[in-house]
Amino acid sequence: MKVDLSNDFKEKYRNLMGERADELFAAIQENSQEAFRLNPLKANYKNVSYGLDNPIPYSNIGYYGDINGNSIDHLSGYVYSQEPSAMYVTELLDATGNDKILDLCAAPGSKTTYIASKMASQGLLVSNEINAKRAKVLSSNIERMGITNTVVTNNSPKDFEKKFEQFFDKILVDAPCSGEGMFRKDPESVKYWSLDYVEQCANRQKHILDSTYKLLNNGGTLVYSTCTFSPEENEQNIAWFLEKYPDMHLEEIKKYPGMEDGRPEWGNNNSELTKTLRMFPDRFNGEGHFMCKLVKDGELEEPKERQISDGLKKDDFQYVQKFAQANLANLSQNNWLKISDFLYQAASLDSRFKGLHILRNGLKLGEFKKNRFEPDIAWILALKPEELKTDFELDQAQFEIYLHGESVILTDRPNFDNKWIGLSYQGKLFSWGRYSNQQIKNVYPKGLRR
Ligand SMILES: C[S@@+](CC[C@H](N)C(=O)[O-])C[C@H]1O[C@@H](n2cnc3c(N)ncnc32)[C@H](O)[C@@H]1O
Repeated sequence: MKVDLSNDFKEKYRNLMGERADELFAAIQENSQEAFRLNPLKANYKNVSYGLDNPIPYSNIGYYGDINGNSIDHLSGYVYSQEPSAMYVTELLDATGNDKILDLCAAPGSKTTYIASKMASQGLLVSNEINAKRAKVLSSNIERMGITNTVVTNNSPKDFEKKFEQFFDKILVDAPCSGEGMFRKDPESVKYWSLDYVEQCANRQKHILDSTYKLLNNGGTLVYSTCTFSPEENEQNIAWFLEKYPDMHLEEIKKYPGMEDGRPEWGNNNSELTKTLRMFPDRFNGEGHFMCKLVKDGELEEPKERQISDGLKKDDFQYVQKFAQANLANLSQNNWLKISDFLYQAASLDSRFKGLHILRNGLKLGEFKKNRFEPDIAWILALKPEELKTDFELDQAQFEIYLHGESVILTDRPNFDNKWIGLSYQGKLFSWGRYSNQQIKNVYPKGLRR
């Protein structure tokens, strides 16, 4: 589909870039570059049906190529579709399992899920999204990828300011922007673009950056990114930020072939702005992006933590233990937290989270029903086959039936003495199944059925 660039857009970039603007406009008419990531949180994570012979140079889990949203690799969280430029944003954050990280504008979750895979289920990742509908999508992507160390919130950046002052070691602001870099991936988005819209986006980004400064620990790192070309949302905002907060400075970042320096003359002529990074699709094999890494002066300080109570009653432990003895090889009783009838392995028990709108705190283990405990889909997506008593491999016909929401009738009588079994297809765990009388009853969540 042709991208219908407006005259205002063309004139603006001809003024800024001269003849090169035509190369950029031509690249915007080409197909976008597809790519995907593997998920090292899963068992045998390279066991996917997609070719891995075209790796992305700056990511050890990223590959050029397209994936199918209905494939088992996708449904079981073994792959995540993400275009290549966006992958580099996460690389800049340098996430480790020792960090407390905030991803402030996180939905649908392509960068958050990458950050989590770098943290290897350690440390704390808070993935926030202001838009309620998008926050739900974020939460389900986190579930699919088997991520356990994340608190998913649906708040405005301001809501964090009072309780989380200087709390986070690393913050990612993948800002809402005018999206010029995504025009060719989403040609409809060009309709929302105007010179005024760019100004509105730039102002909103300034508010977000003000909040971010307050939340960042001394010595902490902020990665700021947009998927737009406009100087107002990029160099000019960073120039403004550096002037307003003199204890923040830009860090040098490695630039791979095709990546370009940010342009000081598009900001306030501060030569430091060359440390920012631009990707234009006429020179770089990915979508249009801007990104930079900023560090706050000082030494990281450990914030004091006050813990909330876990909400569990004595009987609750017995129900979970009974479930575990029958169905799991082992059970780690770690950071358990009960919220209404649901049991979580919490990513954080810090009382600061009280008052935020939390969609998910760590791993949802399951639900207390009358005198029993039933496991949640999130748990199976985070478990490894060896942690289960039974990991049952479906054949293709059985997998399709199950995905559709029907029970699977087994022709021979397997000797399962447990009720809750893990179901795999092509070696990838994707659901619980409830076994009785030669049948695997369907417990696949309705919203996931195909
Ligand atoms: C570029 S998208 C984030 C993409 C995401 N980081 C990813 O990699 O999947 C920007 C997000 O910012 C959210 N947003 C919009 N207005 C916001 C605001 N005032 N403060 C914070 N986030 C906002 C949007 O809903 C959107 O989900």
